[in-house]
Amino acid sequence: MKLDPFYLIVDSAEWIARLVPLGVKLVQLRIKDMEEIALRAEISRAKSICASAGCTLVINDYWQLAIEEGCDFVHLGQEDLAEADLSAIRRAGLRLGLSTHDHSELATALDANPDYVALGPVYQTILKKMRWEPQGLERLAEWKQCVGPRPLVAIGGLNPERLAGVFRHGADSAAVVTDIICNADPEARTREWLEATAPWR
Ligand SMILES: Cc1ncc(COP(=O)(O)OP(=O)(O)O)c(N)n1
Ligand SMILES: Cc1nc(C(=O)O)sc1CCOP(=O)(O)O
Ligand SMILES: [Mg+2]
Repeated sequence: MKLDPFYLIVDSAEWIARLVPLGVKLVQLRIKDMEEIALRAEISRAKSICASAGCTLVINDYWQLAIEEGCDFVHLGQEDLAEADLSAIRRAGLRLGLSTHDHSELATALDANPDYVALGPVYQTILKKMRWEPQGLERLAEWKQCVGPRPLVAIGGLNPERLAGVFRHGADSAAVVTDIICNADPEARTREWLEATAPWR
């Protein structure tokens, strides 16, 4: 499976409506703390925008809702994975991306035979407090040797200036939150990302 080199992560369907039509081909809906009815509405709207735009939609965390809403890709962290029903996810035909932050998590992730592995935080992130120091580029290169043919996603502190480094060190896709949504002009920044990732598309 090939992943687009630009992996946008946002926390609402409204962001998806704003940014995906610019040409984004891989987006994650990462919503925290929302009640189920509203969450379902967000997923359903995101799904319909992505279907029209030919963009792959990944649902973070909520694998049961993803199945029920007919989505086809979920991202889970290690705590999410520990509580998830992998057989149900596979039975429903969902593709699965998994987070990793150290060797033990990588071993757990590979046991689950995911469709991609994410490594983070490659650089310091301001989005959330993390237990891990920045992994650095050499760690990405090491992960690339371990994950086999499946794509490797780099996440954490990325911006267009850091892309060449992460791709040179083995990342297949670069995931981003704050560099885009906290930018004064998120649409212009999204276009910069699209252009900066074009050589790897
Ligand atoms: C592409 C990608 N990589 C890592 C994460 C982090 O997932 P997780 O560790 O479950 O943390 P939360 O995002 O749920 O806070 C991700 N979402 N996407
Ligand atoms: C959600 C998330 N997960 C990470 C991990 O390392 O698993 S880093 C991260 C935040 C990514 O946001 P930004 O691009 O703003 O740094
Ligand atoms: Mg999670």
